Amino acid sequence: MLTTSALGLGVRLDPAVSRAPWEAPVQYNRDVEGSSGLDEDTFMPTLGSVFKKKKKDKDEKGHKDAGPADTILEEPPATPSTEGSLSQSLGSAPSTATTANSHSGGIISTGKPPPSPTASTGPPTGKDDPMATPTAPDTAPNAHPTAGPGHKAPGHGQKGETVYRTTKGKYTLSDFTFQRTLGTGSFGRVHLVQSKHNLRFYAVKVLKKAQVVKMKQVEHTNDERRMLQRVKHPFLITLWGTFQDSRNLYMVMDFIEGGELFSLLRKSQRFPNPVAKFYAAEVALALDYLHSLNIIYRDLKPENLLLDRHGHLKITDFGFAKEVPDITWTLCGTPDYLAPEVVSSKGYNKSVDWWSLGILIFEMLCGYTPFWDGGSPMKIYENILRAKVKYPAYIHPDAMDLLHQLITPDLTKRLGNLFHGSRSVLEHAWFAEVNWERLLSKQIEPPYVPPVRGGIGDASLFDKYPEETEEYGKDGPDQHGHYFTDF
Ligand SMILES: Nc1ncnc2c1ncn2[C@@H]1O[C@H](COP(=O)(O)OP(=O)(O)OP(=O)(O)O)[C@@H](O)[C@H]1O
Repeated sequence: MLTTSALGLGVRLDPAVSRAPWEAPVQYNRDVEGSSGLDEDTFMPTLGSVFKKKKKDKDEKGHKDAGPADTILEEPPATPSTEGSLSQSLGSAPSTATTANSHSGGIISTGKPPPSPTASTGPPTGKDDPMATPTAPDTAPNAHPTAGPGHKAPGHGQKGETVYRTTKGKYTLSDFTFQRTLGTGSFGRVHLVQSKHNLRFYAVKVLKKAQVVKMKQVEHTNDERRMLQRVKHPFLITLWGTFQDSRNLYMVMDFIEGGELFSLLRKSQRFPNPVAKFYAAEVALALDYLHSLNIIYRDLKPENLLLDRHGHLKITDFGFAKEVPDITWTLCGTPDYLAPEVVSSKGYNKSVDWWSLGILIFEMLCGYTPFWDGGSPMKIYENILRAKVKYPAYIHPDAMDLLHQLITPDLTKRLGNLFHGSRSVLEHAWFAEVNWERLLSKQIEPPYVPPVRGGIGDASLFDKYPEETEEYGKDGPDQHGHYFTDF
């Protein structure tokens, strides 16, 4: 049995490391089997009853809670595409006919990663900026995050130097009408809001300064703002701006309407191989991009993957993202997803994200995480250090091979940490039929389109939360403002 001190947790346990325990797998509801529209081998179970994660509570000590889950009745199933059609949509022929040089839609499916992680960024336009004046109705108002007026182009400048978008103090509370809560976290909550200028919908993350300071998250919060300000990628959330009042910090982001991948996964129990592959491939491109900027993400998990209304992923919650050119030591993340070198308080590098990608793929394919053990973080840590993974027989051999190479404690063998970096992940056999260029430009049809009406502030795919009782924007002493001068 490992002790807290053996894990180095006594000193550096981050307040935000715990995750709601895995709920016992639910019974597949045979009565509704037919409605999935998929055959027995590829079906995505339709569940009459699902377990939901318990949202991460905050307590006095600042540890996220890992209490029991609520049981609720949910709507009928998410029904991703069948094996064959998704395989085609990934950019090549169905797997039985796939060859390394297969063609699709006139674009050669080389299986090679796109030439440059920044090549996908679209031209800046202003219509999506919350300060823009209303334009003619647009059916996809939040679908293409791009920089607006007053923004500098994000990412890299012409000579390779980093260029930051101007996000500081760009907006105020009075620019938005606040609506319901979309999600809660350890230090605050995320609201659906509407811009009073262009009438479009956005998501605003509100963090209580006192809470952030109390939970020693000042650096992470400033990092979150700085990292989000830097990045621009089809599968990463766009930050439009930040501001603050005497008590709170505000981060204005695109509203991603399709809900969390977590909810879809729990409703589905587990994803068919090609569905998991589609989401894993979009995440892999985003990680490749972040790592090219020397940013480690450090909190990969289905709760932080949102689906846009077309079904493409957006990674949100950059609360643990950090620029790390070489190694770092901070213990943070979510227990099930932590790499062994993080658990054992060794210095670690970007490859922890590739380990987490392995855990994510495993969770998508199996419906549970490989080191889960009754919900106790300490047991999970022990299992991670043992690193023995039981692979169910239904996992595709290529997927198993990839998982073996990602979920390995041996850093000299972990895919993504080898000589060719992320290329070795993208070029793995499991991803053979993925046309990376088409994927990056969102030309590949997602396996599942969330049932949501775009552009009208439809938050029906998000859980309901008790609303904030404390009014935002109150005047008063600002005891903590000096910690957050960037906002
Ligand atoms: N841009 C967005 N559009 C729609 N919903 C969002 C958006 N950003 C966040 N959410 C919702 O709010 C939830 C909490 O957001 P986020 O994870 O960023 O907060 P947090 O305080 O960092 O949470 P945690 O403590 O779990 O890390 C998300 O899980 C998601 O459901």
